[in-house]
Amino acid sequence: MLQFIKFKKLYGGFPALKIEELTIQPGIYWIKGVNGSGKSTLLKSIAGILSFDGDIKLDSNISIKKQPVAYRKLVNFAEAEPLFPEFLTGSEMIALFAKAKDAPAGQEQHYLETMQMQAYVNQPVGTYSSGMLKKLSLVLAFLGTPKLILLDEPLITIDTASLKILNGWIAERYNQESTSFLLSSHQALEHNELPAAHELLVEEQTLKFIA
Ligand SMILES: Nc1ncnc2c1ncn2[C@@H]1O[C@H](COP(=O)(O)OP(=O)(O)OP(=O)(O)O)[C@@H](O)[C@H]1O
Repeated sequence: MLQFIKFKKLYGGFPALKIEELTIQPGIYWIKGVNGSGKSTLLKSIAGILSFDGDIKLDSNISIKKQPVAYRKLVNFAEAEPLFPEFLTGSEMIALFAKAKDAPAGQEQHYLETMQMQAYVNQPVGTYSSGMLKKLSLVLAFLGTPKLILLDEPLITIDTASLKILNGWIAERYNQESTSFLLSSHQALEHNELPAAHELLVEEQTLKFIA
């Protein structure tokens, strides 16, 4: 599903992450690692937000470097601490992302209803709490028909009830559309209820499978 080829990310000459050759099969994966190990760097690189050396390919033939638009239509990303223009409403952000991702009409309704966001989705984002903002960023990440959804620290700022709903969204998309997920967390995952979730570890500036 995802292939790293001579991947290297430097920050000002300092090597933050290096993955010589690695293939990740379709599935749901938790990416673990201590603070500063490189989880966000990894996800932002896969999302196409950070530049890096080497290549990343989706489904063995869609290269982030050679087919940048096609690749980005198929890979969605929710940041750990999302920031959106404060004057836009949640609905306006959804309309923007739905257009960019060719989302089916009305796709967002299921997510807004299950997460009970209708009461504030038409308010400017500047009025949102951090949890409300996080939920909006999660809805945006589920728009369209991505092959891969990247969620950076999805557990932070959302309450336990919302976490259960998010787990339901992930299981639904995985079971119905075979969407793969990479989720990061530096916390212990005892409340992880996702079926068949594998684990990857970012350590010593590289990415490894956890046996
Ligand atoms: N813009 C940047 N400029 C320079 N160094 C950076 C930059 N962003 C990250 N780093 C460095 O890269 C390394 C990995 O950072 P990253 O944010 O990817 O870690 P993380 O595993 O997501 O951390 P956390 O769990 O604290 O969110 C750290 O040593 C960090 O200091």
